[in-house]
Amino acid sequence: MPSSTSSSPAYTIPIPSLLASASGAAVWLYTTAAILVALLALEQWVYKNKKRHLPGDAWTIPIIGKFADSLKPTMEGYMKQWDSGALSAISVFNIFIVMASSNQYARKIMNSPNHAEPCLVYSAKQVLLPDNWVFLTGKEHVDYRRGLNQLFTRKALGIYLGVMDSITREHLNRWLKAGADGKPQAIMYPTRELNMVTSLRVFCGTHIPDEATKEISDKYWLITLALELVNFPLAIPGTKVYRAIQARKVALAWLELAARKSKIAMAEGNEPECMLDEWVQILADPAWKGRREYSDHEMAMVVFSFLFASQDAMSSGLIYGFQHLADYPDILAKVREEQYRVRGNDIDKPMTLEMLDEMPYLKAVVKESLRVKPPVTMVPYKTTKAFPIADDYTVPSGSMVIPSFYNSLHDPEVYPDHDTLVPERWLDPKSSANTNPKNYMVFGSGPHHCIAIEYATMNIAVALATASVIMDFEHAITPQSYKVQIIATLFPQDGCMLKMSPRPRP
Ligand code: HEM
Repeated sequence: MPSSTSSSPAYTIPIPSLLASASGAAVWLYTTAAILVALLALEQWVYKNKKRHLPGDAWTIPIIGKFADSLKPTMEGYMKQWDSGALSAISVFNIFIVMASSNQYARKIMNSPNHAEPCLVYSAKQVLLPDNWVFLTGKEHVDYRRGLNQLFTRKALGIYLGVMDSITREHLNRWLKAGADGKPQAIMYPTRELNMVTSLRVFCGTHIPDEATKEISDKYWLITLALELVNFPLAIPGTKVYRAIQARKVALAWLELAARKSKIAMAEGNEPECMLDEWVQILADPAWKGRREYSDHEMAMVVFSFLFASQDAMSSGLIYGFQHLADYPDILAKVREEQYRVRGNDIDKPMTLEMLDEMPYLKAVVKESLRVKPPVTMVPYKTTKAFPIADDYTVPSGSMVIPSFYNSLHDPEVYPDHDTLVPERWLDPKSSANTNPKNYMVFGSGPHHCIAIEYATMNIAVALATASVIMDFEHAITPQSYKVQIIATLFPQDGCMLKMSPRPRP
C-alpha cells in the first residue's frame, strides 16, 4: 500500500538505491577517468610517433603543449629551439609543429608548394577573411599575384616615393618638436604611426579621410596583438582574435570606400595618386590582358593584406634602421656624405627614383640592417600531405612546418662578424654575402616570397635618408636597448630611445 510503504523508514531512506547510485557514480567516475587517462596517453603516443628522433621535449604538456611559451615568445627561447637541430619538434594545443632552422630545410619548405602552403599565424584566416587572395595556392595564386605585381612596377614606385617622402618629412618634423626639450623619446609608437599613415596614403591617397587613418592606426594594434603563433581556439568576446576581427571590420569599411572613390576619380580622368588609382587605371587600359573586374570589397581585401603584411615588418625594419644608425656613427656619417652629394646639399629636394639609384651606400645600410635584425624571423607553413623533408624524416600531413630565417641570416661562414652591421659586405660583388644570395631570406623564398621587396626597402631608405639630413640623433641606451621583444616582429624592448635635435643645414 502506498501509505504504509511511504511511512516505512526503509522506503523513506532508500538505502539500496543510494548504494546503487553511489556505485553508479563511481562507475561513471572511473570510466571518465579511464577515458581521460587513455586520451592523455594517446596524446603522448601521437606526439612521440610524429616527433620520432627529432630534438624537442620528450613529452608534451597535456592539451595545451607549449601554449604558454607561444604567448610570450623570446628570442632566447627561439634560438635555443633553432640551435637544437636543423629540424626540431614542439606541440601547441595538439598542433604538431616542426621548426626548420637550416637554410636548406627552410628553403625546401617554402619551395615545395605540392607539400606545404603558408598558413601564416593561426588567427590569420579569421582576421584576413578566408577568401583573401593570400590564401590562394598553386596556379590560382600565381595568376592573382601576377596581376598584383603591376602595383609594384618602377612607374608605380615613382608615385609612391613622392607620398613616402612628404609624409616622412612631416612626421620627422613632429618627432623633432616632441623632442625639443632634449629628452629622449621612444620611437616605437611614432614609427608605427608613421608607417601606418605612409601605407594608407600610398595605398589609398586622399580617398580616405584623416579620421580614417587615425582610426585604423589606433585600432590596428589590436590586430598586431592577435598575431600569435597559436591563439585561444575560439574567437569569443574578450579574446585577442575577437578584438582583431572588430578592428578589421572597421579598416575594411574604410578601404572599400577608398576603392569606390578611386574608381570614380579615375573615371573622371584624374591622374593616379596612389596604389588604388594605379590599379584602377591598369585595369582600364585596353592593353591590359588580365582580369578587369575587381569589386570594392576585393580591392579592399588586397589593400588590407598589404597593410597586414607590412605594418609590423616595416615598423620593425624602420626602428632597427634608426637604432643601427644611431649606434654606428661612422656609418651614419657615410650615409650623410652620400645624401649631401646626391642632393647637391639641397636637403629639401624631394627624393626621386633616379636619386635613389645613386645611393648605393644607403641601400647597403638598409639591406644590412634588415639582415642583422630581420623583422620576420619565420613564416608558418602547413603540410598538405606527408612531406619527406629529409632522408630520415617525413613531416606528417596537417602539421605546421616553420622555416626560420635567423640562422641563415647569421651564418658566420656567409656573414663574417655576423652580429655587426657591415654595409660594405654588400658593396663588394665578390663578398660571401653577395655570392650566397640564398642565405638572404629577409623576404622569404619561393612562390609566396614578399611581393613588395623594392617598395619596403625604398620606404626604409627614404626614412633613414631624410632623418640623416634633417636631424641629429643619439641613442639613449637603456638596459633593454639590446634585448628583443617579439610582438609579431622584432623590436628593441625599450622602444628605441632617441635624443633628437634639428641638424644645421650644410
Ligand atoms: C621590411 C619589410 C618587410 C619584410 C621583412 C617582409 C617580409 C615578408 C616575408 C618573410 C614574407 C613571406 C614570404 C614567404 O612565405 O616565403 C612576405 C610576404 C608578403 N609580403 Fe612582405 N615584408 C615586408 C614588407 C611588405 C610590404 C611593405 C608589403 C606590401 C606593401 C608586403 C606584402 C607582402 C605580401 C602580400 C606577402 C604575401 C605574398 C604571397 O603570399 O604571395 N610586405 N613578406
